Amino acid sequence: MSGDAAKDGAPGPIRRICIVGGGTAGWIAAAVLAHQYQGMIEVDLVESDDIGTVGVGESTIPPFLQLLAGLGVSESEFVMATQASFKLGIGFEDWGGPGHRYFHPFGTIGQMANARDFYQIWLRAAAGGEAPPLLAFAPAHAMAEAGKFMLPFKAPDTPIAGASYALHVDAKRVARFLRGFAEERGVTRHEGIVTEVATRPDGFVDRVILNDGRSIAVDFFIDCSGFRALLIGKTLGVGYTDWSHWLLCDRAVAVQTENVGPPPPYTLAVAQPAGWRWRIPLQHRTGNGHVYSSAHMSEDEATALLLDQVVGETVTNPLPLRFTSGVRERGWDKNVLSLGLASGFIEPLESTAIHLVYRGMEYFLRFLPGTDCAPELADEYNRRVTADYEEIRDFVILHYCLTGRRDTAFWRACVDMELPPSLAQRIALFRINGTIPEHVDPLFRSVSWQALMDGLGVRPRAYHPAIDRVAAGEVNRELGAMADALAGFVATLPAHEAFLARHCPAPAP
Ligand SMILES: Cc1cc2nc3c(=O)[nH]c(=O)nc-3n(C[C@H](O)[C@H](O)[C@H](O)COP(=O)(O)OP(=O)(O)OC[C@H]3O[C@@H](n4cnc5c(N)ncnc54)[C@H](O)[C@@H]3O)c2cc1C
Repeated sequence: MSGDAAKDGAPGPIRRICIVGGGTAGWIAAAVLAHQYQGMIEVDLVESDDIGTVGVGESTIPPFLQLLAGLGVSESEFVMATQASFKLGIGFEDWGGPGHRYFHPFGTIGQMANARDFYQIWLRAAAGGEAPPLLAFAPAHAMAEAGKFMLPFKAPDTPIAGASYALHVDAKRVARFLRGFAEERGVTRHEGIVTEVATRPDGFVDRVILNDGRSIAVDFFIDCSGFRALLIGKTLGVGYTDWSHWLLCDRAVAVQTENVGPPPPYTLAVAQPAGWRWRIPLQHRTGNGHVYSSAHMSEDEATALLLDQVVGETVTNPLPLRFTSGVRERGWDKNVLSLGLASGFIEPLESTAIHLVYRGMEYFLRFLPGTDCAPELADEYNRRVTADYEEIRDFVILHYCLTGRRDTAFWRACVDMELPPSLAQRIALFRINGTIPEHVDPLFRSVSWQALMDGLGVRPRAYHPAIDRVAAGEVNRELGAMADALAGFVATLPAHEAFLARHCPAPAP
């Protein structure tokens, strides 16, 4: 084992890390380590072309761009290399019944007035019948609806300045791009299948042994082996907290199609009898999938329903996938950190899985242990990561539990279920006067919760009394002008497709 013991008896620093798995998670971990610790930590990555990757994580959320910026990667080069398109949020169709639509926009909704939350000001005006719909103030929604796109930071002091965005990406190309990035910075890739994991007497992992007899012994391991969870689950026996009684969907079938028409700048999520269907447009093809509950629908039915609804010729065969929403009881145990699907998975409605990979990496490097892997550091890591998973779990359940749909057994089960207490309390607080308890360092800020609650028809009984300190008449009159100014400005922007063609066109594959 490598790693020096410091002279005073303190543990030596970690000198060598082995990542098991080369999907999106493995290569993100490798890229971040190589970028931040080149020359200090030697990184090996084992992956197997024979096993392959899940390869369907194609919708990201805004912090993904911070990952790229942190790595010093040019956003436009990345867009071109991964066939990416821009994503301004998620459009939800039929969730409250046929024809019902709502939208989760990235970025702001309206602007604060006199240091008061915009939502509360809007709520008062809406109660008096004097306000345009809440989404009329969301710049990301306005652009998405109009099929327009502009980088918000290139338009400061305009009505779209508060918008935010993410990317739709080709998952395989993302892993390839990050692999190139990491290998250029010294990461050593080993092609092979890990067939054995040897442990030390204290239970720490000592080495992984490959099918051709090679073995890799290092100080610390990162398990990115996907649902197999080779090290964290199979070897260390760390359990999995199963949330499938709250998140009923446990299967998906994915298929790619040719693009028909320009790619819309948002992910589409259309409710189905036993789940929902995604559409993720890239520059030269579209990703589609049907996420469903196997207790309520068979694979054949789910596949037929998907193929019946996709637009454009299919270019791949339908790919079936299985998962269980939940989280590893301890994502970091002894000298093994798990990331990606090995550490947990919340069904993909809010496309948060890739985010949790670099979030996990960020926490890990914040707490970076020595070779003793102090359990206190792991405890703190696990507390933070579990809180993130629980926040996302509640946000995703919200989409299902508030629809009021009772037309199929699946939707009745969603509406009738007993909610996690944290979510039940959140909804109850919101119903009183729009109060939203924010998590420490939350992923979904108040505006996201407000957009969802409003989209699903939850209106607080009253606005917060403090709003009466803001004079009603003039402010309410300004709301109409604000919405008009946003719509007028968005009309002047380039179409999403034209923006891509001008600034970051991906060559046809
Ligand atoms: C239906 C579905 C939709 C999704 N949509 C999204 C989305 O829109 N947005 C999002 O952010 N995320 C999404 N995800 C999640 C996303 O796909 C994953 O989080 C992401 O791809 C990371 O996967 P991974 O790298 O952990 O695992 P994998 O892609 O499964 O990679 C596992 C790696 O481990 C290697 N491996 C396994 N066993 C061995 C072994 N014995 N020896 C050597 N190597 C081994 C494999 O070769 C592979 O390289 C979705 C997931 C599913 C199931």
